[in-house]
Amino acid sequence: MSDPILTAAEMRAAEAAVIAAGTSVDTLMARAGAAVAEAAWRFAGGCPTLILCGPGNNGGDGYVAARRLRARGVSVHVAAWAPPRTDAARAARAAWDGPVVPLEDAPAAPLLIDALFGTGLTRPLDDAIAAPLDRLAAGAALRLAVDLPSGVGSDDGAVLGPVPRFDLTLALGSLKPAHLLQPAAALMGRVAVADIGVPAPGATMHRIARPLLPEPGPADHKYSRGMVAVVPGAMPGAALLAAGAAQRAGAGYVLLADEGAGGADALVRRRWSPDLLTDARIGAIVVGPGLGRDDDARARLEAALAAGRPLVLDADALALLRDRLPLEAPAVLTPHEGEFARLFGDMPGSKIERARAAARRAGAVVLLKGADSVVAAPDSRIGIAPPAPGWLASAGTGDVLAGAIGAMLAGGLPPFEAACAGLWLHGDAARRAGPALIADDLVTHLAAARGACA
Ligand SMILES: NC(=O)C1=CN([C@@H]2O[C@H](COP(=O)(O)OP(=O)(O)OC[C@H]3O[C@@H](n4cnc5c(N)ncnc54)[C@H](OP(=O)(O)O)[C@@H]3O)[C@@H](O)[C@H]2O)[C@@H](O)CC1
Ligand SMILES: [K+]
Repeated sequence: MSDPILTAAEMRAAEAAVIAAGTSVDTLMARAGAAVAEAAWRFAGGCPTLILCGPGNNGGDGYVAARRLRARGVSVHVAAWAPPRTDAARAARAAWDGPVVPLEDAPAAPLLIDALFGTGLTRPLDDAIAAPLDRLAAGAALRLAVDLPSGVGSDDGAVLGPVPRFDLTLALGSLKPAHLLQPAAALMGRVAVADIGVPAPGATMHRIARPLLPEPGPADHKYSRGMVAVVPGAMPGAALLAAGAAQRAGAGYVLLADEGAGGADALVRRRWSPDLLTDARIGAIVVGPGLGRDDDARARLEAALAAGRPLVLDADALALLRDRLPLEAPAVLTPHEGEFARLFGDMPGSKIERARAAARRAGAVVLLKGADSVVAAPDSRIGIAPPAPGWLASAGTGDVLAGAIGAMLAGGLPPFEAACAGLWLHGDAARRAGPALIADDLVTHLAAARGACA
């Protein structure tokens, strides 16, 4: 894990701690504005620039950036929505010796820098702000957002009105949830983080990074690398995908509890019996892909729950789980939004809050899938996946994810780390597989993704 993610309140607390330790807010703003100017210079090569400044410290960053860019010889215009309302922003405004025009009168420029609102946005933009922002964004060749595009909810990734698309978003100090949560994340373009000297010790949320996974050593054997048992059901293809994914994600031994055909020769196949799951060498059981929802499926799920081994519960298993929460065995649940709603009902709050509440209720790790997958642990830790290719929206990719997580669990990772690692492998395999991928391609590319984690 790396790259902490902070809510607006956590960011303010981190900032307050740095200020209490002797760094002034003006110094932080000077760093933030300098980082914006540097990013603009590198990104747009000194082309004529219009900077939009709001009334808070986001606007203050904009005034600092204006001064810095002009000092480099860039043609800079500044437009303001309202006069600065904080001391630091007033000081930054006073240090800018160029003109400031009202937002509605601003002429478009090739580079637009949006420093209207950042983490202090409290409500949707009214039309007097949204309309000129839209016009000026449309008239620019490149758009850079300071901390966040104005109009997105920092904590929940909501888009509070018509927010233009940006090419680059410079997150100040730390990532915020909106940088990764949809729909806001889709508007940000490339996201970069500027270090402004505000550490975030004890952050509970992180962007999921490439995991460091051990290579097999001379003392390893197939069982020490991890044995995964996959419980099949009515649709054998789904279980085959999960089993193949567990193999290619690095499990040493994969057992598919089904005598049928298909899959690699290295896949061990046995006729289903609940006793198969009592093998003490099993490090993880994957149940749900293609399971079905009839009495037989229920019996298989019960056998998996009774085995006391770490579990990955996906797809149909989630539909049968409602009366079985909280779980006793260590487990990762991998619902998409529909499965989540059926299992946990209508929950209020952001995707992060819902996943967290569900993990607490389930006594298990919940990986809420989507274009912005969120992993929540019962102890409140959160991992959010970096953006993954939209081509993953394809049949069977969830089965592959379940198998990859199974391999991570069987390899010895605790459930939260296993879910995050499996998710990273899945996204990386998708990037490698490329456009129009099918789930089978993901299985193939998991091996290279796994190899990148040494
Ligand atoms: N954290 C750090 O370490 C550092 C943070 N820094 C920077 O500070 C930023 C946060 O600054 P901030 O708290 O002053 O909030 P900001 O986003 O500028 O807006 C607040 C103002 O907007 C107003 N307002 C809100 N919504 C509105 C709406 N819809 N329409 C109209 N008005 C609206 C609101 O007024 P009110 O809600 O009271 O009416 C208030 O006046 C952060 O994103 C980063 O860029 C760096 O400078 C240094 C280090
Ligand atoms: K902004």
